[in-house]
Amino acid sequence: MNLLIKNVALLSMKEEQPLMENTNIYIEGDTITYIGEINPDIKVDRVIDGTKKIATPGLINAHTHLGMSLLRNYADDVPLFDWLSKHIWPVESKLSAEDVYWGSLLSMIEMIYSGTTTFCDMYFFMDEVAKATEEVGIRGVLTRGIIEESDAEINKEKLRDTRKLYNTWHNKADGRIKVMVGPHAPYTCSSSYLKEVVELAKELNTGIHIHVSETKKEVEESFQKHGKSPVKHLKDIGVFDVPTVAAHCVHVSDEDTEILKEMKVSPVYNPTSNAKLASGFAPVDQMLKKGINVALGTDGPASNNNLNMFEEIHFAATINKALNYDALAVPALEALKMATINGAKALLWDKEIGSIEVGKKADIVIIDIDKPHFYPHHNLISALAYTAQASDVDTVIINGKIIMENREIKTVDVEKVMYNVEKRAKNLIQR
Ligand SMILES: N[C@@H](CCSC[C@H]1O[C@@H](n2cnc3c(=O)[nH]cnc32)[C@H](O)[C@@H]1O)C(=O)O
Ligand SMILES: [Zn+2]
Repeated sequence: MNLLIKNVALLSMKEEQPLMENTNIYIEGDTITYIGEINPDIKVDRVIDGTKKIATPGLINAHTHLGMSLLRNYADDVPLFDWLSKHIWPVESKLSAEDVYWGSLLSMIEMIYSGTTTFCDMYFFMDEVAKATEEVGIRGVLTRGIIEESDAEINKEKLRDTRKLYNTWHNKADGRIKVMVGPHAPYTCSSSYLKEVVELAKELNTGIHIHVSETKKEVEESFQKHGKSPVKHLKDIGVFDVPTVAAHCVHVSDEDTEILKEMKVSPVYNPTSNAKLASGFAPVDQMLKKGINVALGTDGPASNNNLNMFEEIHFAATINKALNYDALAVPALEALKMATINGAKALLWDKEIGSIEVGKKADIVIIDIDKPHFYPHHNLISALAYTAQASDVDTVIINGKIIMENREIKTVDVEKVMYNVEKRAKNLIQR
C-alpha cells in the first residue's frame, strides 16, 4: 500500500530541523520514501489529510511488563519490595499463558491508542506476547524475564527458553519483533548466572534488558553483598560488555553515571513508576548532560497504572526542572527525543525507527491539534511535551500499515479483549 500524508506539520525528530510546517510524507510499502512538496510522479493508493494535524515518530516505550495489565489497580500504595514479594509475585505464579496473551493484547491496544508504536517488554510466556505483537501489528523487543531460582535445572530452562524465543521470533512479523535477553535484576540473579546470561546474549548477538539501581535499598544491599554499587557490579561481571537497556538507574552516583557513559549503557527513565513505588528520582538531567542515551518507559501497567507515554514525556520535562531548581532542565525537545530516537538507539533499532526520515520504517503517529488545548499554535514542540493528551492521537501507522485511523483500531476486537481480561483477572485473583 502506498500512502500520502498530505499537508501535515512534521515533528521528524531529525537532528537538524526537527519541525517542519505543512509538508507531505510519502510511504511506499513499509518505508518512508519522500518528504516535501507534492510529487505527482509517486503512485499513491491512499491519501490521509494531515491538515491541522502533527505527524510524529511513533513513541517508544523502552521498559514495560505488558502481561501485568491483569494486575492493574490490584495492589497499590506499597513500596517496591513489598509490592513484588507480598502482592505481585504470589499472583503472577498463577498466571497462565492465555492470561499473558490477553493481558498483552490489552496493553498493546492501550499503547496504540496513546501513540506508542514500539515497546520493550520483560515478562514470561513470551511466545504469547510475540503472537499478540504479530496480530496487532505493533513493534516490540521481547525479553523473557529471568529470576534465578534454587533449582539449577529451572535456571537452565529459562536460558533455553530465551534461546528458543530468539530462534523462533527474532526479526519475525515483517521484522517488527526483536528478542533480547532479560535477566530481571542484579538482586535476583547471582553473578555466575549473570555471566551465563552475558554469554547467551553474545551467542545470540543481541542486547540485555535489566532493572538497575531502582531503589536505595537495592543499592545499599549491593554494597553490603558486593562492596560496590549495582552499576559497578554489573560492569565488573561483564554485563555492560553487551548493549544494555538498564531500566530505572534511579540511585546512581557520579561514578556510576561515568560507567554508564563509558559503557554506552541506555538507562530507561520511568518517572511515574519511580514516583508511585516511592523509589525516587533518577538524575536524568545530569545523565543527559553527560551525553548518556536516556530512553523513556512506563514500567508495567500495575506500577503506573497506565501505558501513556505522553504522561511520561510531560513528567520527564517538568519534574526535573523542579528537582534541580533549573527551568532549563530536560527541555521539551529532550523529553521528546527520550520517547523516540533515544528509545530506538537503546533498542538497537535507530537505523530503522525513532525519527521520520526518508529510508526509515513508516512508524508514524498523527495527532489532531484542532482542539482548544492546542490553541494558539505557537511552538508545536512545546505543545507535544506540555499539552498533548493520549486522546489526541488520531491515526497510527506501523511499518507502513494503518493500525488505527480516526481512533478506530483495525487489527483487533477491542471490546472482546477488554471483557476477556476482566473475566480472567477476576478469576486469577480468586483461584
Ligand atoms: N518471575 C519470572 C519472570 C519475571 S518477569 C519480570 C518481573 O519483573 C517484575 N516487575 C514489574 N515491575 C517491576 C519493577 O519496577 N521492578 C522490578 N521488578 C518489576 C514483574 O512483576 C515480573 O515478576 C521468572 O523468572 O520466570
Ligand atoms: Zn520493570
